[in-house]
Amino acid sequence: MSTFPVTLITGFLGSGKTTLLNNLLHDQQMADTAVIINEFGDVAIDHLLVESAIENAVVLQSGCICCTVRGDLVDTLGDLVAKAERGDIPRFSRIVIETTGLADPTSVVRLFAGEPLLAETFHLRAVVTTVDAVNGMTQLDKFEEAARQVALADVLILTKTDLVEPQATNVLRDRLHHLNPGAEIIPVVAGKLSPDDLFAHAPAAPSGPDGDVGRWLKLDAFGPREPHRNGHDHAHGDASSSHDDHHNHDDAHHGHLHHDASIHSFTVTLDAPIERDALRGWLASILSLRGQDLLRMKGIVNVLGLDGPMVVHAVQDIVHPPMTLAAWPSDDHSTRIVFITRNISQPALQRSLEAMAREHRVS
Ligand SMILES: Nc1nc2c(ncn2[C@@H]2O[C@H](COP(=O)(O)OP(=O)(O)OP(=O)(O)O)[C@@H](O)[C@H]2O)c(=O)[nH]1
Repeated sequence: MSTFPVTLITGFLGSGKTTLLNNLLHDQQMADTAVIINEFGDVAIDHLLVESAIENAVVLQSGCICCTVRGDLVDTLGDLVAKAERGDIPRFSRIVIETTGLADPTSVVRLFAGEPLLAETFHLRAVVTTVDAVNGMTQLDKFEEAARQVALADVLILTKTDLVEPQATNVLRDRLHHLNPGAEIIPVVAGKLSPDDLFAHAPAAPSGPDGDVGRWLKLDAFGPREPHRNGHDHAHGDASSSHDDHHNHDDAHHGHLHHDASIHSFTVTLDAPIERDALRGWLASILSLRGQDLLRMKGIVNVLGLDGPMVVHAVQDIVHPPMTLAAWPSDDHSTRIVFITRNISQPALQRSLEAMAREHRVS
């Protein structure tokens, strides 16, 4: 049975979420969309803008979707489907959720990955994060929520670029790329973006053995593989980062540690095929010990005895059921796993994977 695709629109306070959503909903392609808007506080305003565009809009008020109203979100999703089936509201084929500006989207993403009942009916299609070109730098400095919103994104929408000098936009772009190299960054003024453009920039996770894993992983964005270093660490402001040269710009932020410095993105690689049990053991150990600090993990693994790569995908300690593809996307059959973490470095994960692979080969 096919499931409803859900798009999560997140982004810091005032960064342009509603403007973007409102514009998307006016496009004919989005006609059959149900919208859930999470507003914090007693006076909900965002939905007034959106309700004029759509009949199927629901407001989750007085609480943040990522903590107090998580159960409400599950109920609301179920209600929407039930109402559409009864004919109380128009039928829809997709759902968009707008979070509050202070939401940490991790728990919503986890919810879709880890709640079996939800997974029967819905799947998370994309996380879209708006970042304000005027205030984004300061927000990333001050609020970890802002950095997490960026780290979890499939697509980053850079808003309000009409209000700043191109140089300021470039500096922010650079910082966003280092926080999350796998996400496309699209500058959008006043929410003017078509749904086609949005989704073209957010390749879906492969859903069957013939899925396009290359586009989904965006391995190219993480740079070439470095055989001696065996990985690629993009920690921003981290003195050990291989990208320090890249930060030689005349940036007021250069030289001090950003708050998002604890968020790292990197790849872990392995050339030789790994035993299935070794992979299982390694995943179990990192997820149980450091699951809270793993914001996102996705990759392809060369498992001994399989013709194609195994796709692994996790958000914090929740792992999607692994899937094996029919064939490798290229001649490179090495294991490559992309991580976005908090306070976990590339060498630690690289060493633990190598040790686990060695241990199982010997035994
Ligand atoms: N100049 C300019 N203004 C923008 C742009 N995008 C959004 N805005 C304005 O920024 C303000 C905030 O935009 P919203 O879409 O309400 O932002 P939001 O993220 O939904 O805000 P909250 O729900 O309060 O967190 C509004 O006045 C928008 O008109 C843009 O690209 N350029």
